[in-house]
Amino acid sequence: MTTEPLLSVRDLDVLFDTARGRVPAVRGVSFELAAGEVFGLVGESGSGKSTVLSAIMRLLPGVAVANASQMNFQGSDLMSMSAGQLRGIRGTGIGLIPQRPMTSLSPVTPLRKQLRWFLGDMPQSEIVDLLDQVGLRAVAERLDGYPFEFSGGQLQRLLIMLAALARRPSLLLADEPTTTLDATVQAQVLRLILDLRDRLGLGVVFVSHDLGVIAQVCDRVGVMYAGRLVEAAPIGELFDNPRHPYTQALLRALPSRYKRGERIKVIEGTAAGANRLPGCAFAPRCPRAEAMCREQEPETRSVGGALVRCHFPEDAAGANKPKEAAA
Ligand SMILES: Nc1ncnc2c1ncn2[C@@H]1O[C@H](COP(=O)(O)OP(=O)(O)OP(=O)(O)O)[C@@H](O)[C@H]1O
Repeated sequence: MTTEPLLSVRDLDVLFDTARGRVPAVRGVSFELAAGEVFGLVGESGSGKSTVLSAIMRLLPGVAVANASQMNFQGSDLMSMSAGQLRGIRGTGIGLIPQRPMTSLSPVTPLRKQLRWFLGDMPQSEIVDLLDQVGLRAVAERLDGYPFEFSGGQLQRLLIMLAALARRPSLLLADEPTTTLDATVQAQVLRLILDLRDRLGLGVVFVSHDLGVIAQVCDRVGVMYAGRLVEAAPIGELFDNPRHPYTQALLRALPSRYKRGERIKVIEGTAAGANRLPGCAFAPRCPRAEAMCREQEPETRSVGGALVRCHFPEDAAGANKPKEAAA
């Protein structure tokens, strides 16, 4: 028996029309998400992670052109939905946790009023119950305050409550929800998201540039580079057997893998302009690139438990290991 995925994205392309021409921000991205699963999207700044989330929410700006052969949520095609249908899905079907809690709320309006915008005439006792569920019971007494009177962690919990609990969505999109928080509060917020996933069976797409954070919350992860999904694998598989040279470089650069006194490893070069190259976007920075990599775009192939977009992915036996890593 096959069960339909909660979310299915196939061949998603997003272009931005800018004064300097068309920017291909997302290129041929495909992935599926099951109910109760957390799928991470990781990659450096500008790799297209947030654009994927905006495309799923159908909240891209007017300068964007999006195409996909499929973008189904609970079996319905998001791409062909009317504005009215999309309004019905946002919040109630799909919730979004934004990156910066401070700038996602109005700074000049008391929280109580902002909660009413979203929750309508929900009885106060239900609002207190929702606040309680995200560890904010004490805040219920202070709702006449303005956002600046609350900590970043409190505001992020509040936004998680609105996104994940208030209207009972089945899909949660989390856009770097802990980036602006200190380590202790970050851990609390991550635990809260996992707790809600466990209790409510939410599917979560979790965007982060931090593989350490991804490792703590995700079941599967997709690595993005210059708009492409270059590797997708279960989290353990990705950490134990990274196949794409970019994934391998990301893992080698993880702060937790440094030994004291060791030279900090960086990925030489930059991704700027890589999305316009004829061959593999990572070729100019890749330790095992060959002529073919600079000329032909690789297709996505299945290697072990992973999907990898590389002409020479490393196999389980370590063949194709980059020279610097093998040394
Ligand atoms: N409104 C826009 N107009 C033009 N280009 C845009 C727009 N929004 C995003 N882009 C471009 O699309 C690409 C992908 O951006 P996106 O914000 O999705 O990346 P990201 O991986 O989420 O980065 P970050 O981690 O910094 O948020 C970048 O090259 C960015 O400059």
